[in-house]
Amino acid sequence: MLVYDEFGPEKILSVYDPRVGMRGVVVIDNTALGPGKGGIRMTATVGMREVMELARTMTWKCALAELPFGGGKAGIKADTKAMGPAKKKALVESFAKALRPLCPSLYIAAPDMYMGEQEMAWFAEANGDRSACTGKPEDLGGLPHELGSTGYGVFHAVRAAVPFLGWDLSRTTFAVEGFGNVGRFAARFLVEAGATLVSVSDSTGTVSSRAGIDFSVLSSVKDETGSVTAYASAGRPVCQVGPCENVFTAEADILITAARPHVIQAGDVRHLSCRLLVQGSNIPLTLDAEELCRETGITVIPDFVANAGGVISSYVEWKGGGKEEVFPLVEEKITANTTRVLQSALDRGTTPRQAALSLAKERVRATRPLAET
Ligand SMILES: NC(=O)c1ccc[n+]([C@@H]2O[C@H](COP(=O)([O-])OP(=O)(O)OC[C@H]3O[C@@H](n4cnc5c(N)ncnc54)[C@H](O)[C@@H]3O)[C@@H](O)[C@H]2O)c1
Repeated sequence: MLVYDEFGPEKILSVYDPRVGMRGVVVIDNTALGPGKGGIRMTATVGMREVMELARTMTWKCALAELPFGGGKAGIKADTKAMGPAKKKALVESFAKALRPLCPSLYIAAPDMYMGEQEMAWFAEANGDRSACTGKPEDLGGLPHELGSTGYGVFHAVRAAVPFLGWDLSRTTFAVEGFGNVGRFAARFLVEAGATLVSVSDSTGTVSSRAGIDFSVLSSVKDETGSVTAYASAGRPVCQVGPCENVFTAEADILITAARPHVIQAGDVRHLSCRLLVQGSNIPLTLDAEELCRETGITVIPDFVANAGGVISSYVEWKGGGKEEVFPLVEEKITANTTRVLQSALDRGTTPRQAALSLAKERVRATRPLAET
């Protein structure tokens, strides 16, 4: 959905460098609270529409987390599978040079799909300013993604939501869609808190066990074979293996999404058995599916509330802080926001997303865009 409204987007810059075949776009959605913050993704299909939608989500995410950032996002249109590192480096460097007038005063970049630490090092170097991006390698003052800040935030979103359902976290069961950076860390912290993992998926399928899945065995199996389903053949006959979508209907109190967008539509809601759904991934549910969840008694913690751990970590890096600051700040902000959003949704009789949007909009409206100051 393309949105031009009172919030933005303030600036859209489309760039092209025929020398290396670089085509990219950056959208600065709103700078009321600070420079637009958001990752650069490199995919064969990324376009302005997708980048605008993601930039808007960043506006709400940063506002709700009370960070001194606005919303932004960028995309480089290229098929990473069809190129070697030299070509990728040339594209990233060309994009970084093209964005010199914007970074870091109006836009601060970060990793996103197919853009990691190495790419951020190339970006910072070619841009000429280390503060042009976060997510850099440690030797350039970065905080590694492998710390698991987003998964840690997702865990705290669950923890803050549990009292609203009258549960004891250590007696809950949970399922996780995706076992990458977000899903694996969220699962690890939940298991450490005593919750039982009963179903997990990745791109190869779903493995489920009502008796519980041993997280450390699962983690080793995933590292060794690349697939969570291989857990079932590691001497565990009580497991069931099925297609990826089985994770959504697994019998579990909590469902965490941590892989792909738009995976649950309105028609799928009646098949969910969870009572709490926490969005570790971006836009996993359609808006009507979220409304239906409210009507059927499923509490949903929206993406820009639950998965803000990554941008909170970026904030710590941006202000020159160390690793030790990241986890306490993620815990504090995600716990406070999840509690505030759920209480406000209860008081107003809305979905948590509507309540979170109202809070974020209030914060943005209370300040003027950088362009006007
Ligand atoms: N990493 C972050 O800090 C962060 C922050 C905010 C939002 N997100 C979002 O969270 C999601 C996951 O990010 P990540 O960093 O963990 O990615 P990742 O690449 O580390 O992991 C993605 C996982 O999803 C799995 N997957 C792919 N297709 C699947 C399918 N059809 N069914 C089930 N699993 C499937 C992959 O096998 C992998 O385990 C993405 O949507 C991302 O945009 C990530």
